[in-house]
Amino acid sequence: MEPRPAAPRPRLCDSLGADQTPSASTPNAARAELGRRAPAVAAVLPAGGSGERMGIPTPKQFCPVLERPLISYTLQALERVCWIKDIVVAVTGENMDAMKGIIQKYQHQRISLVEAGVTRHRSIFNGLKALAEDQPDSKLSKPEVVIIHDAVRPFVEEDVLLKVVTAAKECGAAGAIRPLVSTVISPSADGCLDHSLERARHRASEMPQAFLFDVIYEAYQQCSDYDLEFGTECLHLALKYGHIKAKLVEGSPDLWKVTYKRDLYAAESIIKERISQHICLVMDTKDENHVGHRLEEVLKDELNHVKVTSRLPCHTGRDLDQIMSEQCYSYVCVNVMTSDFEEIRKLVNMLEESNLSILYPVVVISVYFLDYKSVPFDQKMENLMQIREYAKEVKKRNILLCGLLIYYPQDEQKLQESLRQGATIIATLIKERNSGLVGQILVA
Ligand SMILES: Nc1ccn([C@@H]2O[C@H](COP(=O)(O)OP(=O)(O)OP(=O)(O)O)[C@@H](O)[C@H]2O)c(=O)n1
Ligand SMILES: O=P(O)(O)OC[C@@H](O)[C@@H](O)[C@@H](O)CO
Repeated sequence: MEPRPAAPRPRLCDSLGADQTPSASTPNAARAELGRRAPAVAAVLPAGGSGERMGIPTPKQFCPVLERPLISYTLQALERVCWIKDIVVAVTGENMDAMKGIIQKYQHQRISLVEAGVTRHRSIFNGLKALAEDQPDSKLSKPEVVIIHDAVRPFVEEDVLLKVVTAAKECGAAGAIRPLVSTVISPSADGCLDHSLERARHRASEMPQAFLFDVIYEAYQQCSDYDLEFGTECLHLALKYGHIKAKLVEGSPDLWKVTYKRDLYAAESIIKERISQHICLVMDTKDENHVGHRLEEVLKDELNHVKVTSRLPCHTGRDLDQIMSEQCYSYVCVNVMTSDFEEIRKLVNMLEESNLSILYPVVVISVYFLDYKSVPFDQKMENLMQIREYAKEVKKRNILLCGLLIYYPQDEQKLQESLRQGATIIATLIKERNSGLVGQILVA
């Protein structure tokens, strides 16, 4: 078993990653739900596959989603659950260093690495062995309940983990299930239909699953080579070797396993959608008649599922704490008639200090209201051009900076039209989070 990598630097934040809704249960509430004596819980993540069905050389667990490896999202989802004390990840020897690099870069915690096996069951078995043996140098101890969850299922929430662990504590085994999308059929030897299963009476077995540790560990120890080689269902092992009938828990649609390339695109769009749910406008006025607040109102009208807030520019450490607590990944800096670049620099510096952009790309849009049809534009354009070079620099820190010039006429009707067009461009930039647009200046 690989020694647990050195504990990374202090955690980014008490990560309520924006792609996760704040945990509904606090540690105490979760423990209360687990029963009077909360069991020690650990997780095993098989991550030793080659991802053949993905059709690309990189194993899918290491494929980038928004420039971050898929497995990092799954680790973050499990790390947010404070009552999971250890997370054991099974990776192949050739990917061990890459995995250590991911742990270090994204500051994952409570992670231990073990060597994967040539099949998924063997990888899981290696993870369980790491938890079962009290090796002198290991910080791992045997849990009462163990969660098994595929590393390529990034959208797992605390509630379903709590359900399978609670059920496993009571019944010995539990697993998430989902309705079947296609009907299951059984072909005959000559390649024709032999029979089909009644879809409504069957379910798809998903992850997470959870087991009393001794139940699943003993099942794996008794497991036949055939089952270790060709089996795909841990619940089946608990039944066959432990005579335990697993409790089945209805899971959410997001529990699906990333298998084909289309699943990576789906995962990316889900993550983009989740981190675009909050837009923060930064402007140095509380005056409700300020055009920035007009823009705020138009954004609220246009994006009714998105939380739109406004705040004064950042100047203090308290502002940094507030930025962190808001977990906002989309900022709109409003400048009127000036192309003052200093506010942008201050906000970007604050964002860099917060480490917010390590986990997700942060969009910063520098908005300039300018009656550019009646005001000479040359020297202001010069200032605006600074954004191009600065954007290249901050892109290295996963901050996507671009500019937006919004026509600011005297005529009220024309101004309203400009605001609507500006809001549409802002919404698109935030939703698409396209790094190809960094440093550009768009015009509304
Ligand atoms: N020898 C293996 C094979 C698979 N897995 C892991 O088991 C999970 C689910 O398996 P699957 O989707 O089949 O992954 P792959 O085997 O990589 O995919 P493919 O069958 O397309 O090669 C994945 O996290 C995969 O990394 C593993 O730990 N060890
Ligand atoms: O068969 P694969 O190795 O692609 O994936 C494993 C899945 O079968 C498994 O995760 C669920 O069906 C639950 O057992």
